[in-house]
Amino acid sequence: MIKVVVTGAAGRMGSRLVSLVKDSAFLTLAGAVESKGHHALGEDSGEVAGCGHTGVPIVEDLSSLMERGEVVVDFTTPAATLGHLRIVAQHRRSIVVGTTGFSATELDELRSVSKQIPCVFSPNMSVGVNVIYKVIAEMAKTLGEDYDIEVIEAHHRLKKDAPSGTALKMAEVLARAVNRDLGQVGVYARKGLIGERKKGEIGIQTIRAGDIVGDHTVMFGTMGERIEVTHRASSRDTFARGALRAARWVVKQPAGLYDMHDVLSLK
Ligand SMILES: NC(=O)C1=CN([C@@H]2O[C@H](COP(=O)(O)OP(=O)(O)OC[C@H]3O[C@@H](n4cnc5c(N)ncnc54)[C@H](OP(=O)(O)O)[C@@H]3O)[C@@H](O)[C@H]2O)C=CC1
Ligand SMILES: O=C(O)C1=N[C@H](C(=O)O)C[C@H](O)C1
Repeated sequence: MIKVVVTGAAGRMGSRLVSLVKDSAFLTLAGAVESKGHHALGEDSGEVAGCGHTGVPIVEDLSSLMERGEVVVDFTTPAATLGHLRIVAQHRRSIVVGTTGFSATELDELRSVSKQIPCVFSPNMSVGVNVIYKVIAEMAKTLGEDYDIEVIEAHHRLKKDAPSGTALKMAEVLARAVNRDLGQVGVYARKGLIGERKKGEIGIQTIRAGDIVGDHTVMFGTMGERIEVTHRASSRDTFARGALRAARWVVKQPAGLYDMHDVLSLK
């Protein structure tokens, strides 16, 4: 049994991770962590997650769990993730990071610390989205520059970062496929008398409403037709299952920064 510590254990993703680890034949819950002052501190992680008693209380100090835990699964905030990553590196354990919304400086730090330990980092842990990255890269190359490219994402009203990490990754994959620099061609909002769409733009548009779990569409449009590739997550379990698959995989890897393409052998 692989010993898993869940950080952000009372959150939307953390709760599903606690529940799925509790049901797993391969993983066991070694710890659950929440933010300083969180109302769930001291409570049973399973009771908080709604899956029954686990016997694992929610605590605020990740370091105290590092003797027991083999792999940390982290869906929190960029600042919290970087703190957790440093602790995991000090104790030479493994980590799976699903958090999104990092600044460029934070990403640099994540990349440098994560090289010291086995780390899987992916803005979307679902199999479907990771297969779509390959498909859209191929489509962008084949369709060529006469097809305009737009990425549209929709999420629940509580999501804090925009655009989603997945939409940004899709835009990066598309830009790389057609040899464009996303920093130059990415358009994140349109308003007013902005003129005709510029050739080569890659649009990234954000919708926030209600309880949408996570929708992503890549649209290729030209005169006379458009093609849309859409992924819709209907349950957070698709991300949580992917993260736990990554946890089982990463504990067997040498130090290095990996993504879900490595975990799923899609490279
Ligand atoms: N890669 C993927 O497949 C997916 C990625 N995500 C990403 O995961 C992240 C979390 O999403 P979600 O679960 O919806 O968010 P939630 O806000 O529901 O959960 C995050 C939890 O982390 C807690 N937290 C904050 N700081 C710390 C800390 N220092 N130590 C421990 N816990 C902490 C929060 O506590 P508090 O409430 O006090 O802030 C909260 O309970 C987001 O960045 C999201 O975009 C989400 C789904 C899938
Ligand atoms: O915050 C979320 O909910 C999600 N975040 C991820 C992202 O930003 O891409 C993945 C998923 O779509 C859900």
